[in-house]
Amino acid sequence: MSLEKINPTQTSAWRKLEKHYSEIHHHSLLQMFQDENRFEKFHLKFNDILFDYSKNRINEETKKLLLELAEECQLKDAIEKQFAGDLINETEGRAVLHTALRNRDNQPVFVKGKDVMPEVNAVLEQMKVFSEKVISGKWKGFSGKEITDVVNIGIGGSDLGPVMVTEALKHYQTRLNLHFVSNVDGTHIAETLKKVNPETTLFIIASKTFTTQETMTNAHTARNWFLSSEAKESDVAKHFVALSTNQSEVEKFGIDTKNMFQFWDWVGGRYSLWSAIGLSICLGVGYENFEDLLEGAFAMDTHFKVADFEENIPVILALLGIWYNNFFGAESIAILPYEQYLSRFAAYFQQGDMESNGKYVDRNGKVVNYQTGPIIWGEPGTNGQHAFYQLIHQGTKLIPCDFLAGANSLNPIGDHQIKLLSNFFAQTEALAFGKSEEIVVEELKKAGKTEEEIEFLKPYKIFEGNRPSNSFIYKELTPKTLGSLIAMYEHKIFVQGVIWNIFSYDQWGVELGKQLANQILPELENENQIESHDSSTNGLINAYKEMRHKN
Ligand SMILES: O=P(O)(O)OC[C@H]1O[C@H](O)[C@@H](O)[C@@H](O)[C@@H]1O
Repeated sequence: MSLEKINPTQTSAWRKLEKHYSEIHHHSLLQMFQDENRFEKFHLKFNDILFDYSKNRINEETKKLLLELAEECQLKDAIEKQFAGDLINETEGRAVLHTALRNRDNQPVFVKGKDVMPEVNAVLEQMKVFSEKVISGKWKGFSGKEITDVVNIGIGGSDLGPVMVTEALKHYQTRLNLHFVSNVDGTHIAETLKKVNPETTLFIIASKTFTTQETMTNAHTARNWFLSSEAKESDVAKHFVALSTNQSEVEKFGIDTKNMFQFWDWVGGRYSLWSAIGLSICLGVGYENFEDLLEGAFAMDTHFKVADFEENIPVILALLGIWYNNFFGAESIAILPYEQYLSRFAAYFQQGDMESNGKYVDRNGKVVNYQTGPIIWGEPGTNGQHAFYQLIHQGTKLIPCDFLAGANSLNPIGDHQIKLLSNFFAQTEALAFGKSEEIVVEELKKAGKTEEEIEFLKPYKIFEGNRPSNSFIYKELTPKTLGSLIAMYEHKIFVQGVIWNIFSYDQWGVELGKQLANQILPELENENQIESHDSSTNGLINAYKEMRHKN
């Protein structure tokens, strides 16, 4: 059964929200916080995570209406269908079951009548056995030495998840050095190969389709480099493994299917870190930590499935996003982790969110008349503070922010953590409440400024505030907490896609550029003048041909 296809702007909740917006959009957080119970009303707890959403421009009525919108858009039904393995990715005729990959209670999950759990468990076991062999040193390279370095070759969903998670869990690192090669720019693989030795390097070729140009090009280069050492063709099996859904392409590449880790078409690329694509995570931080990551995600999945919407963290997070995106006209969301280990977290959800919900055609095939997915961006605090926060504080754009921080540092050195957290608390407070004219004047007086100087400086020093943020504090960055946080954002994306009535699990928008690149490639293989494109593209290609070194 497919999902109901409701245009959200046609619901009665949407109309009520529009009216409500016109009544409250100018209300200030300062006024709203006159209510001393505001934090009590607008925060939620989940295991070791606290989610404070009180610094949002909402009141109880806003929340009620947003929840009504979720009901009217039949979110409950949509959640059930996703978890049940319905073919909700309609344009590709596929189920969407990254949740089955971390279904730790092993309840059967059926796709087209077949329980997928036995296969999921078999691949997990294969990943466990393999990663333990490599980490322990039992797996030997062609010259009998232990593996010291692992190079994951993949791009998009076959790269960003493992990159983000292995960085996030670096504290738990095994003895192996991990490297990631994604860009088809030869520099990426060249610089990586400089650091490794063919005798002790394991290459993981990670590609759902096993046809992606960047990945296959890098994989062939790695293979040639490997074979240009002492290694023989028969040694490839000891140094190359594949993570893919496409067995025949893996075979064609010359990787023994014994060394292939399977996943399935119901795992979307940007949701695949929980699948065989997580092999580099297992190698990088150990299988047990990978399993804990799955546990954390499973706990969030269960919460998402069973909690009432008013207490459901991904649902609330999604609804707040819709409030800003569709009523306040906010175009982006900044994800700002006060945790160095989460340095790739925002980049990861750039793909997660923007590839999922960057769509202008709805589930009825019609062009939408409302905004869909936001732009996601961000960097770790406090670096962002010294770079782009100026615009968040005093720019002309409304940028809702998600702040994340661990209460405890995994590297407790001196007073670093309290300094870090003082910034975390200060920023959300400053964004929400700003700095009034009175305080600015008082400060300038204290600094000994003249009346004239005060008049001049005053407007620049006032912060109007009223800039919304969510805060997440968690106890410590464990694999489990990380798993929960990732799953939370995944479900947020899903909820928003349901409400916007778009298909969140395809990515046709990636195709056009790929197709054109394939057409242009042969044109670059000769010195002929090009006239087949528009004048700009012709001009650029011909200029390039002039500039490039001739063989
Ligand atoms: O794993 P693959 O098949 O190499 O795809 C890599 C990436 O390709 C495209 O850019 C998109 O389809 C992404 O969603 C995907 O993650």
